Amino acid sequence: MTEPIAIRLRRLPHGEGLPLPAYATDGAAGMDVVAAEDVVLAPGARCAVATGFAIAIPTDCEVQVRPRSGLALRHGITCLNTPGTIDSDYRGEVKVILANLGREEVTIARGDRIAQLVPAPVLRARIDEVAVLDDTARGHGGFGSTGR
Ligand SMILES: O=c1ccn([C@H]2C[C@H](O)[C@@H](COP(=O)(O)OP(=O)(O)OP(=O)(O)O)O2)c(=O)[nH]1
Ligand SMILES: [Mg+2]
Repeated sequence: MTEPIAIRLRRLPHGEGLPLPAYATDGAAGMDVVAAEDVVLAPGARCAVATGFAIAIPTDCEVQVRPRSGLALRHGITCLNTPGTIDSDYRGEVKVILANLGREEVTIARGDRIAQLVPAPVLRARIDEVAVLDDTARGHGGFGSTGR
């Protein structure tokens, strides 16, 4: 196992008393994040839910905000923009954009685990504009061109 990357975390006033993001098991890929506020999500509604903290991550990393499968399966709750992207230069509060895709109203209570944070390396690209791209067997085929 490689060394964990260090994420500096600043707790905000409304995050006092909440558990910090943490791995639920030794092999978990994501650190669970809890809501810092109560939220009621009507069917079809969405909300940027406060977490009560801000972070600073290494410049060659991002943190992805991913949904929890239990909430998705049981309640139709997902992260609308999944995977959410936390940029290394973002210093505002981390928020989780939850959406209720189910048919029932769902109540999220402060302290409920609502999403998971997965750090990932970032490759940065340079765009080189060209007149012609190299040929390939696939060419312009896509969107199911290889069959079902
Ligand atoms: O689920 C998310 C997604 C984003 N953010 C914050 C951190 C991220 O660094 C910033 C910008 O996110 P993104 O680039 O996805 O949104 P944008 O619409 O492109 O906004 P911006 O113009 O601020 O980059 O918003 C969150 O707190 N939670
Ligand atoms: Mg952006």
